[in-house]
Amino acid sequence: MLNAAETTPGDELAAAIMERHFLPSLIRTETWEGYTFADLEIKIKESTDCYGAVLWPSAMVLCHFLDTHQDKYKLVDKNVIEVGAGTGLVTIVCSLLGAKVTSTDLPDVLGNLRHNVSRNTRGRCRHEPLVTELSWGYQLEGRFPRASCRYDYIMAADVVYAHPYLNELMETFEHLCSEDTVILWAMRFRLDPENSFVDRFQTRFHLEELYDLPSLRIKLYRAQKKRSDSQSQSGAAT
Ligand SMILES: C[S@@+](CC[C@H](N)C(=O)[O-])C[C@H]1O[C@@H](n2cnc3c(N)ncnc32)[C@H](O)[C@@H]1O
Repeated sequence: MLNAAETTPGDELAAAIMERHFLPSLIRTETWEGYTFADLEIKIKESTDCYGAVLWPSAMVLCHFLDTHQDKYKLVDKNVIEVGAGTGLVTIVCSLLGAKVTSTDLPDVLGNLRHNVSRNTRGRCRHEPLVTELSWGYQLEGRFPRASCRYDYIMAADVVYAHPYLNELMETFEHLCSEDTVILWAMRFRLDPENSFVDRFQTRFHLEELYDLPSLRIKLYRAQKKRSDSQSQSGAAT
């Protein structure tokens, strides 16, 4: 058993992520926080007036993973959508790594998100990211038709907590996911709703744990949609 002074490999990784990528803000007319991913400095503007305008640690964990697993998760020219993008760090890192990114959030958050995405990606990316509204569960087929919107990856950082839209979020994951889509989802555990969401999620998606960082209470998951019985049978027949 570990005593309080001992650390786990997860704690060491958590400390490395937080230390390596964060620079305290500079005091000047515009306040921003500096991060380094994909060998580039990224400046993120936050505001304390809503959840989406603050950068959450799960986003840094996901960015660290993408930055250090480029051999396995090659994002160049891949179609990526981020849900609940907030300040946009994950969108920015995916774009710097070469992906075609659609960055989404609620309407109130889009102004700051656009500002951060634009200032950090302009002239630095193969594909200019698109920032657009996606309110979970709302007009999904109308705004993101399955026939034309096919994503290789869905990115999600800290989108599951005690909010009233967990069913809509599940519906959104299901709508955006095709058979081959991979979800990379960093999740901070706080209260019961997080655990029950993971249980329900597992009835529809295969879930694999990539990181467990107990000191941050964050896990990083990779998920893929479970195939329905009829799809499995037709796949087996071919
Ligand atoms: C805790 S913040 C995480 C932000 C960012 N992913 C990060 O990790 O820094 C949750 C995000 O989900 C967004 N969100 C909350 N409810 C939503 C909804 N019903 N539809 C779309 N986005 C929503 C918020 O605006 C916010 O950006």
